[in-house]
Amino acid sequence: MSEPIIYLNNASVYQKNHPVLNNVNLSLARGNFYYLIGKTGSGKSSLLKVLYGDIPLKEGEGKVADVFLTSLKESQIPSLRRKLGIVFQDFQLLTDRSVEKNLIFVLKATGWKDKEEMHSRIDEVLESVGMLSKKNKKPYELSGGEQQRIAIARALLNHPELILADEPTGNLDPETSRDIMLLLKSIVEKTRCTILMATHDYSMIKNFPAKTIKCEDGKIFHGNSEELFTK
Ligand SMILES: Nc1ncnc2c1ncn2[C@@H]1O[C@H](COP(=O)(O)OP(=O)(O)OP(=O)(O)O)[C@@H](O)[C@H]1O
Repeated sequence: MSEPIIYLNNASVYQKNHPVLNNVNLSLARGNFYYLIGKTGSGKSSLLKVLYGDIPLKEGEGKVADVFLTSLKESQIPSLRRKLGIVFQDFQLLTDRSVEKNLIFVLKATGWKDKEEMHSRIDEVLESVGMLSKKNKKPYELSGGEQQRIAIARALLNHPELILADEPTGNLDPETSRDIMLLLKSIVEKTRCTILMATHDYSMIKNFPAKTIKCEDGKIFHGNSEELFTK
């Protein structure tokens, strides 16, 4: 069996000096889709931040995409991030430039040099999210759902082993949310990456059941979406 894509052993998650989650044990397999659920303030975003190196792991052991989180140095964060795709609720596109330039910015920042290779990868990811025709648009010329597709394309640029999505449908209407969900599920099937998606959207969880992690009372629970949801 291959190594888990996310492994946490007795980990504690802190915001400043305040413990948010304690004794977290987590082992997520490669090539799967997982929900991360829990009430507001229960620690979903904080857990994701530990996983992408935005909050240091001070207690316990952790490994994400073969990178040790324990004693992760500032200088190692870019190499961790290159293995991940991160998608946020508010898209976080650069508003002053076109879709294509948003994607070029990320490629350059992650070490790509060859112009032809960059353009061909950009076309590939935009095609895969159905947004090739929007390459020259600025973010404000796109709908929320389209902007989120671009943000997902951006997350795919470096062939991530893991996509961490923090409420990716939180700003979208139900129909657009459903389309984004179908897109994320199809990405897992096609690329065999793992997606861990924090969400509050319980109608979607009902419609698309999946393995689930729940944050509650400073602890983590595992199960499938139906059993954790009704608890
Ligand atoms: N930057 C911060 N500094 C200090 N405390 C914070 C910070 N961000 C979050 N917290 C606290 O950490 C706890 C967990 O917050 P977190 O944002 O991880 O929850 P969440 O489950 O993602 O909530 P939501 O669903 O509302 O996004 C909360 O008590 C929150 O107030």
